[in-house]
Amino acid sequence: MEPNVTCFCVDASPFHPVRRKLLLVFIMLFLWLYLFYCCAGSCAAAVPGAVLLGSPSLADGRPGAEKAPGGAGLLSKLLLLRAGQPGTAPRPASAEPPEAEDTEPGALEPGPISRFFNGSGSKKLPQAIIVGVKKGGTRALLEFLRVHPDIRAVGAEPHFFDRNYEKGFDWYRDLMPRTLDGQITMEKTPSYFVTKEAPARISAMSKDMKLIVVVRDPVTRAISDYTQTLSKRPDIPTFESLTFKNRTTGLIDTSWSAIQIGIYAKHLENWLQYFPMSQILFVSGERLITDPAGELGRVQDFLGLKRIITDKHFYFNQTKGFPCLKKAEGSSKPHCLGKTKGRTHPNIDQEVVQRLREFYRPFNMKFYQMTGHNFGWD
Ligand SMILES: Nc1ncnc2c1ncn2[C@@H]1O[C@H](COP(=O)(O)OS(=O)(=O)O)[C@@H](OP(=O)(O)O)[C@H]1O
Repeated sequence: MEPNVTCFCVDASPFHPVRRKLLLVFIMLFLWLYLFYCCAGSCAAAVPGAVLLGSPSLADGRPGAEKAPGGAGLLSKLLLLRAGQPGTAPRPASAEPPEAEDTEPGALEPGPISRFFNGSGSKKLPQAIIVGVKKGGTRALLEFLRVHPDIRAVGAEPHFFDRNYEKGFDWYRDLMPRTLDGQITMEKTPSYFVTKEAPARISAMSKDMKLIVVVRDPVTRAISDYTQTLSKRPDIPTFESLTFKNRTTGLIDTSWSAIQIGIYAKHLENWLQYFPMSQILFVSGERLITDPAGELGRVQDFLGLKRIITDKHFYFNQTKGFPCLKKAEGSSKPHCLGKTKGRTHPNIDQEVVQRLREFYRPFNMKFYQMTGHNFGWD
């Protein structure tokens, strides 16, 4: 019997009109996704820095690395011009846990779009580090800096140059967020400033490293430090008793870290053996509160960045009692630092405060002399 040719062709053909349409839709979808991926990733990285206005060139931080020409590509800017989105890498499980008081919920995780774009670029060692000081206002500075599209920073404190140095540069680099050409990778670990080995280790990694130190009146800083410890261990002795080796003679216990950290001139001497003053920027912790835009202007200049963060980015939150960002990272909502920043300090005996002021005065004078800047703590 003759087969029905017409029927055979219609039933068995892979080009059935419905299938053909479906195939076409799939191909178009695939092509569209591919193009989108290209533009978001590879193309962005390939855009030459020359397109850009006002972006700096900075070395990638690897020993022997050449300075990257030009700034971030226009496309990279557009892609990463997040309304306050940070370039944050989620903290890997292997990282040292951040101090509980120094996490910024909601500020550390990039949004889905940001995560998608984060797939482009590469991880680099930092070119700038906020090295101190503990309780100086380091978290505020980093969170504010992250608003800048040419800055990408790791959210948690890596503690590489003090606690994790033996883990090696690859471990350290892996903590960093991906960056495109011209973007600056940053981290902050305030304990570096008082770590004896830190300057030599950082210098061994990159002699060009830009160092930022947020300093604050050492007496208030010591009380802030104590307040933090007290919040975790409410049974510790009073600030007054910890301050003295011998209260009757008025001998200060300089071995107490809360006191030690504030002797800035002494710590700075160690850094100056490895870095010239021109590579260290001192930010006033006090001015970071009263004039955040002013201090951020100095920092952007120091980093060779266009002044993008201005007073338009801040508002003073009366309830918090501190300046906050008008737009949180990855969202359009305002963002203040968490409850662990801006704690109420306990009342300290004024005589003890006075004695501490006397103790710090010569060190402060020396520090003003070394930095060429009077921070007005006396
Ligand atoms: N904008 C804004 N919001 C909240 N807090 C601010 C801000 N700017 C500076 N500060 C001050 O930052 C102090 C904490 O400093 P750090 O972030 O360096 O602390 S830490 O070392 O990382 O734990 C913290 O110290 P305390 O007030 O003693 O809690 C604040 O005074």
